[in-house]
Amino acid sequence: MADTTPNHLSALPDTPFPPTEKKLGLYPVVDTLSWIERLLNAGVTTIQLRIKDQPDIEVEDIIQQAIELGKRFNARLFINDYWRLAVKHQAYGVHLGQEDLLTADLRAIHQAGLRLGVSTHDDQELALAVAVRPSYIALGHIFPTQTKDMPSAPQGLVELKRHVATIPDYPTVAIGGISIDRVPEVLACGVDSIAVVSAITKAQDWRQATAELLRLIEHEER
Ligand SMILES: Cc1ncc(COP(=O)(O)OP(=O)(O)O)c(N)n1
Ligand SMILES: Cc1ncsc1CCOP(=O)(O)O
Ligand SMILES: [Mg+2]
Repeated sequence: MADTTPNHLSALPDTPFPPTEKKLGLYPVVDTLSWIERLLNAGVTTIQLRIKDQPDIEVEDIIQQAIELGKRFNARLFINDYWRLAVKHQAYGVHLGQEDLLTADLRAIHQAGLRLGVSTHDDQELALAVAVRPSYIALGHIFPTQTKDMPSAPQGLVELKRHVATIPDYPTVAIGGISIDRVPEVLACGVDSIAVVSAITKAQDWRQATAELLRLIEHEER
């Protein structure tokens, strides 16, 4: 990959972020404590709390409780965006997008021993993510999604496969528009893990959907 180490990420840690599992498995992304509790009880071991655009003071309690819950279940709980609170309450990890990378104190996150996941949408963002040496790299959005407004087009399966092949040493996570039916073709691209929102939270029967996703992603031979 071409060396496109960005000059706006000057305060990078000297060593990589702490490792996480190569295969994180099913990775639900949810916005409430009750979803986290339900899904941990249903056997999910990697999960993200994604609350958008609230002042820190409004979300500190829920983030702290989510981190405690994650620890009680020995799960890998990533906090989206709120890296200061994740550091303060010693989360397992933090998830940051490209814009978040411009403002977050990556050294502080690293110094506190938190894992880091980074979003990417294209080759340039992938190069920037690799420069950060995070714990995992997310690739998306793969298909159209109703959950988040996306300025770019979905990358699709061909790009997903190509991107995954360029970063064989990183745990990879596919996200965006991944329904249960699409899981096999996404896994066939070589990606290690799959993150979903609506496949679980909008399912008619979330328990059944979660069980099926766990079976397809974590239990099926690949
Ligand atoms: C696993 C995973 N992948 C991508 C994202 C998106 O992060 P970001 O681009 O910062 O957008 P927001 O989620 O903050 O709106 C994610 N959260 N998780
Ligand atoms: C948070 C996020 N980042 C990229 S796509 C997405 C939303 C994925 O939600 P869904 O699985 O419902 O398409
Ligand atoms: Mg973000």
